[in-house]
Amino acid sequence: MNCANSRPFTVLVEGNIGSGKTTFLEHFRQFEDITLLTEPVEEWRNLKGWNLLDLMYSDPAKWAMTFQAYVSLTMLEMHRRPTSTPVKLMERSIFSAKYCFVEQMKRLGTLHPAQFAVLDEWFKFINTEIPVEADLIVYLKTTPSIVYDRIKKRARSEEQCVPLSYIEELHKLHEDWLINRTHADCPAPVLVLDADLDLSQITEEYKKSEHQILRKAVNVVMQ
Ligand SMILES: Cc1cc2cn([C@H]3C[C@H](O)[C@@H](CO)O3)c(=O)nc2[nH]1
Repeated sequence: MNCANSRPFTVLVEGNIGSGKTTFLEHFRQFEDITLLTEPVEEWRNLKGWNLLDLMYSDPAKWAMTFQAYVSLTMLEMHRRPTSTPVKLMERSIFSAKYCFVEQMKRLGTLHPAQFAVLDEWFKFINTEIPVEADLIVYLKTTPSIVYDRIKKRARSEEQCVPLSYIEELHKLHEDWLINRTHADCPAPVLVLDADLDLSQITEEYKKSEHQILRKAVNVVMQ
C-alpha cells in the first residue's frame, strides 16, 4: 500500500518511563506498511559529545531547560519527518513533552517559571503554526511501583537516581492527559493497554491494538 498525497495514519505511543513503549513498537516491526520512530534517546545522550540526559538527571535545576528544549526539537523533527508508509508509529510526542515532562519539572521547580514560560511560548507557536497530526494515541497504562522495578532492572545508568515519587507524579500527569482528558489540543482517541502485564502475557494486549491500528490505517489509505 502507498498513500500518494495523504499524510500517514499517525499513532503516538505514550506511557511512563519503563512502560514498555520500545518493546511495543518493536512488535510492529513485522509490518512493512508501518514506519517506526523510536525515541531518540541516543541523540539526547550524545549531542556533540554532551550527555544531556545524564546532565539533566545529575543536576536537574541547571540542565532541565536545556534538556527539554532539545527533546522538544527532536520530537518536532520526528513529527515532521516524511514517511512513505500509510502508518507511522511514534514513541512519545511534543504533547508528552509539554503535558508530562515539562509540566513535571515546572511543578518540581527544576524549571524556573521564566524557563517554563519560554518553553510554553515555543509550544504555543508550534501548536498554531506547525501542524502536528495524531490519529490515535496508544497509552501503555502502568502502575508506578511496577515500572519503578523495571527501571531498576533495566539499569539505564542515568535513571538509577530516579525516585518512586518522580514516577508516581509522571503517572498522574499521564492519567490527567490521557484518561481525564484535561487538554483539548490533542483530541486523538486513546487506546488504553494494560502494560503492567509482563512480556509473556502482553502480546495478547498488543494484538488488540494491532487490529485497531491496521484497520484504521486501511481506512485512511482507502479514502
Ligand atoms: C517527550 C519527552 C520524552 C522524555 C523522556 N525523558 C526521560 C525519561 C527517561 O529517563 C528517558 C527516556 O525516555 O528520558 C524526559 O526526561 N523528558 C522527556 N520528554
